[in-house]
Amino acid sequence: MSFDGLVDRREESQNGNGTSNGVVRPSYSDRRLRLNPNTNHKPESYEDMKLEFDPTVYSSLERHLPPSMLAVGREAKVQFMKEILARYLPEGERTRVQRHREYREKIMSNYEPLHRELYNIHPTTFFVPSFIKAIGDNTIESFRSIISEPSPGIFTFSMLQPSFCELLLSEVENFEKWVHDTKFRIMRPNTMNKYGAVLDDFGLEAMLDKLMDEFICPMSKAFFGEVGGSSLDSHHGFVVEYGKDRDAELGFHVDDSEVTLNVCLGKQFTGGELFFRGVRCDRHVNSPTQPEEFFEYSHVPGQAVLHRGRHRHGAWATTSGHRINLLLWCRSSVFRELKKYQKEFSTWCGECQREKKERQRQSLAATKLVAKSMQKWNLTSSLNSTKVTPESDQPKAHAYK
Ligand SMILES: O=C(O)CCC(=O)C(=O)O
Ligand SMILES: [Fe+2]
Repeated sequence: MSFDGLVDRREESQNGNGTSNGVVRPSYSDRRLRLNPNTNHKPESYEDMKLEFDPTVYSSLERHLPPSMLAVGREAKVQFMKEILARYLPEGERTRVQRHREYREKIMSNYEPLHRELYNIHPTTFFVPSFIKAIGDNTIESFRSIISEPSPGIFTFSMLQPSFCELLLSEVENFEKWVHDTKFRIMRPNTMNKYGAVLDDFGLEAMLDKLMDEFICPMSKAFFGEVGGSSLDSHHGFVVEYGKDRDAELGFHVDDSEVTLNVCLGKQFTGGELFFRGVRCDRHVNSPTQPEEFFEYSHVPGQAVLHRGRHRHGAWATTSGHRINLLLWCRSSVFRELKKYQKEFSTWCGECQREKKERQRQSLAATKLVAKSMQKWNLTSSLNSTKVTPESDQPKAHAYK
């Protein structure tokens, strides 16, 4: 993460010696956070303090403090870190996070999980052997050996054991029954789904975090490194449900993720194909689709699709039966932070690339036109000059003939 944007620049304009309102504060250069943590420094414990964020956030951030701040007391450090965090997470967002935390706590203290074995990763019972082997080998060749790339940037592979899919479906059903029986008002996975559930909200967050860290990160590092795939550090995990009495289809959209894992859990259904329409940056999200960008994929239970969040897509109507998919939106805070400072076009956006190629084509065409007319001019002028210029003093243009 670039911490530059978090540094208080107001100090600079106040005065040169770093004092304001009589309070001595470190000078501007001293207030810069260190990009790399000081691993030799032993941070304070903040467990006993009533703070807005988890105490470990402060302990971790302390290692990034400027050297001059490491020597000050705990209260001063906390104050300094509070100011930074306040600017990083605005008031409205902090309230939202707090409310969500309380919402989760309410669920977790009342919902009784049905299959406790789901709440920790057990690779051999969760995943098919080919997937475990490829991840264990951790090479591009091993990934390629189990993956198909039916369209650029869309990777499909066999991932989940049928017994795991059944167990997860039964846990989701149990959760939904609890929601129904207790009349608990749950939050749906996103603004586009009226059905489905957020797995992170009822205790599966740690398991999914591990799934992302140990099983998805190696692949996304290999295939989506330039769009944050090598620095995934948070996720949003949920299931979506389609069919009778559920959502029918999912409209055209981009995900709030750098990399999305979408695995079909079952059950039996027809329709529900995923359709893709090319990768786009914010600026071009509504631009037309090029013929080569159209792609459709039919879901198969246990089979995963891995794609960029910015790869525009949607799902056609599930025409019969019941389809449930597991979604893991994987995010990279580093990539998002860096993107704020990006001024140039995005190398990964199909439309940016098309525009760049078009600009190159036009400038090449213009150059050719100029060269052609120059040649013509040179030819003519040389002919002319041949007529008028004495042989001893011929213009350079003759050399081009
Ligand atoms: O229904 C699907 O398979 C697609 C779901 C999806 O794209 C999403 O929830 O973001
Ligand atoms: Fe999506």
